[in-house]
Amino acid sequence: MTVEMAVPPFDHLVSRFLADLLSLLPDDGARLGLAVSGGPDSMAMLHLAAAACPGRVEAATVDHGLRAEAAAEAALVARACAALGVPHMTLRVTVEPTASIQAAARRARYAALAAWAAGQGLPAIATAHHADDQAETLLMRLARGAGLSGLAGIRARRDIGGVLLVRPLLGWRRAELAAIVAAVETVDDPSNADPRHDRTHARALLAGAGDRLDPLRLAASAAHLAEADAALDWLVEEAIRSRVDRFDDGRIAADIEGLPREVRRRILARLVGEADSAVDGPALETAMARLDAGQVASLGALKLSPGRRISIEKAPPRR
Ligand SMILES: Nc1ncnc2c1ncn2[C@@H]1O[C@H](COP(=O)(O)OP(=O)(O)OP(=O)(O)O)[C@@H](O)[C@H]1O
Repeated sequence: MTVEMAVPPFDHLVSRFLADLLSLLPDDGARLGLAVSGGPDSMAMLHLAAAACPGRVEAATVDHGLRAEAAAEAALVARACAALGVPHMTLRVTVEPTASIQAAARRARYAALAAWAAGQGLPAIATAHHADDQAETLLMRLARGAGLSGLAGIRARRDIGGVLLVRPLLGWRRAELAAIVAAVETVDDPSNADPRHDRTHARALLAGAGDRLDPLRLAASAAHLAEADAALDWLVEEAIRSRVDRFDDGRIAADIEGLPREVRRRILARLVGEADSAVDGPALETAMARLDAGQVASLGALKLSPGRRISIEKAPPRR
């Protein structure tokens, strides 16, 4: 027996998309950049956005130069955009060959998309991450023992280099999006089935759990955790305003004794990031353990000294 999925009329889907999108944008009339890979998810987003915000969307496809088919895939997106009257650009990037090529490709992709949006005067960019992506991300991060920030998953909105990145489809299922583009030519991403990727295992786990693990519920959990994470960050900002002194010579003193460990960790991460830019989680943990034991700690180019007020300053140059 085949079960036909009832697809709501397209105009209902468009209204729902518009409501989801507007809940994330600061300004109802804002123009929007769409990150469209050519896969079914982002092609569905392209069709929804073109109908929801006519004349206000532009699209870009990143060609990472890693697969021979990438140019043809970008051309497919360009044709779909032309048919919908959406301006399109292909962004070619060079990905440094590192151990984690996926992570390097992601970094290059977001940097290129942010630069494109800034160049086109687009205040926001949308990607097509959906509830199934979010549920998979949560399972992958649980499996790695992630904390609050990691389990908050894919953020619905965040800043990337001065451009707002939004994910209006986090409340949508992959199958809903696939149904929207069932009659449209889309790209098949071979990495989706690659057994070397944690995501492939998380996807199989969810599929095997059937109704007992509902991706929409997992996505709802991630949204709750993202709210808690943002609330903690807000409190940390408040604490920094009242408890931190910055001196002319660059030294920073933070009166954080007695605060909960997680709050101290976030304050130190912020201050170290401010003074030195690179914050490495495990190194910060080691530094905190030393400070708790009354010892001086070094972190990157910084020296952290214990006391009622923790002092952060540039470490003297090594001889
Ligand atoms: N080459 C691309 N060009 C434009 N947009 C892209 C491209 N690749 C991905 N995107 C955007 O990002 C969304 C998510 O894609 P994808 O899941 O591949 O990336 P990811 O979140 O970095 O995950 P992964 O961990 O699997 O790399 C897509 O739906 C699309 O909106």
